[in-house]
Amino acid sequence: MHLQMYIDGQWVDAVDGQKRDIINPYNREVIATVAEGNEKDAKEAVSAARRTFDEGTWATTPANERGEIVHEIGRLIRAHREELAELETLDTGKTMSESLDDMDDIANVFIYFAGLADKEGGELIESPIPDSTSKVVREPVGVCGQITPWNYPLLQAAWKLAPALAAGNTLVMKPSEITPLTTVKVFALFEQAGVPAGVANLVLGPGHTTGAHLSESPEVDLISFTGGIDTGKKIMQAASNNVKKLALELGGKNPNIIFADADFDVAVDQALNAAFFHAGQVCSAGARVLVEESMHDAFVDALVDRAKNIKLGNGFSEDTQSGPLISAEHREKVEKYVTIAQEEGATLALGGKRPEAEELQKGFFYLPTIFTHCTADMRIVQEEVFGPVLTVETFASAEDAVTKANDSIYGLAGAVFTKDIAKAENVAAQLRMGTVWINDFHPYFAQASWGGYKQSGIGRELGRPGLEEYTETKHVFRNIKPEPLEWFK
Ligand SMILES: NC(=O)c1ccc[n+]([C@@H]2O[C@H](COP(=O)([O-])OP(=O)(O)OC[C@H]3O[C@@H](n4cnc5c(N)ncnc54)[C@H](O)[C@@H]3O)[C@@H](O)[C@H]2O)c1
Ligand SMILES: C[N+](C)(C)CC=O
Repeated sequence: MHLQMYIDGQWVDAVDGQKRDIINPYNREVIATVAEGNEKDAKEAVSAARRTFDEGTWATTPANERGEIVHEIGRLIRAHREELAELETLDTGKTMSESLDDMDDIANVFIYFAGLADKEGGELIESPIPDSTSKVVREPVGVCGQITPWNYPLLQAAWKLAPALAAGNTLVMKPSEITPLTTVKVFALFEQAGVPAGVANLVLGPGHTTGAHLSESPEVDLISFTGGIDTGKKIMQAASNNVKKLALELGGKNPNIIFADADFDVAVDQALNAAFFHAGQVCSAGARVLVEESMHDAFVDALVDRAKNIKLGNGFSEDTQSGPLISAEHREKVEKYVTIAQEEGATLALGGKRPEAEELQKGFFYLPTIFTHCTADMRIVQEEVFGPVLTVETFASAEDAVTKANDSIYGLAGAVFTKDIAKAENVAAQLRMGTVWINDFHPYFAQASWGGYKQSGIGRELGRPGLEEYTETKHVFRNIKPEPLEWFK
């Protein structure tokens, strides 16, 4: 399989003819080659998006018609659910059931934003000036650069593509260079759904060339990025070039607060899912458990007992519960953090190494790992590992739990488990995070906004704010009885 970029309605190889092998992280086999672009390709894609936006046809297409096209994309994704899920599993190693769930979420995101397309038209304002009218209208921002990570390749792309199209923008998408397959396939569905040439452009290649061009280019009006905090900072700097609008969805180190009065089985089950789902390669992973002192030993025993049985394997096998890490490089990063944790004095209660099973030797597998006796000042507690590594700390009171949970540069998500709902709501109100779950972990859906406080990001995706991000507001004031001012006579 060889996949190309999509620029100005044409499928093209890279200007310099470069290609990249795409690797299955389960067995290191080459599953596809893709065109490997650089700044030149990104420049062409941006020019096509700029010209198309400035021609005005897409922005002035009636919003309900744009909505119909976006709806059709959602319908086509549902129709190609299995094929897209298989590609996602091949590319990321995640289980088929995770990929199928992702495809359902992705289709829902397109259908949701399709429905919003003609419902954010603006508002009439009661003008305080006699004989005048005042209205605030919403318009597309213009050309949007969109950059996505490897952990949820198509899902993170959908959160950007659907609202940008619904709001009448043109765009250039750059997926992670290591997981582009589903995004390329969806651009073929865009064509089928009737997205006009030049409206949605796809460039493939490394971040420091293609992505950097999108961030710097004065022809781009908005840059929307999902990825790591260090890259986010570079993009923010580059975006200052032309003061472009900026949306950042960055990392997290998400606390999971377990009170002693929580339903024990539910809390254990959810804590495992929070930390080890998708091998912990989730921005909102509950990698930091805070458990009430009196419950600590029983809770840790249960976590270790269950986590050691998590079945690692091929994402296509029905009994696999967790796939590999994404790459050799990423596994080394996880291993580095395990060493750091041990040097910091955390106690290794489980894992801390690669699995020994023969069938797992080709892939980038790492065992579910649990550290106890952790404290908030440790790097293993403060920094995002983005792997199957869970730290456990204790707390003495609700106030102590909130203080520790908020002691972080991040503010993406967190959870609280207790049967005392008043206590849960009180804690939730004090957590400085974009999402707080009560007696659950991980739910997200198209209707509710997603994003981070503090250094977890800027702006929101999904929900109405996810569409507003892709619009500018304009106040149009009209004097109904214009008369000379006779001021400077
Ligand atoms: N907040 C969220 O909703 C959310 C969701 C998913 C992932 N993430 C975060 O993503 C990170 C993991 O993803 P990753 O390793 O792919 O992140 P990354 O920052 O390494 O890469 C993300 C994207 O940025 C591109 N990029 C790299 N350098 C660039 C540059 N100088 N200029 C422009 N683009 C550049 C990459 O090519 C890739 O497409 C984690 O930190 C995770 O928390 C956040
Ligand atoms: C935003 N989410 C949870 C879908 C993926 C984060 O990595």
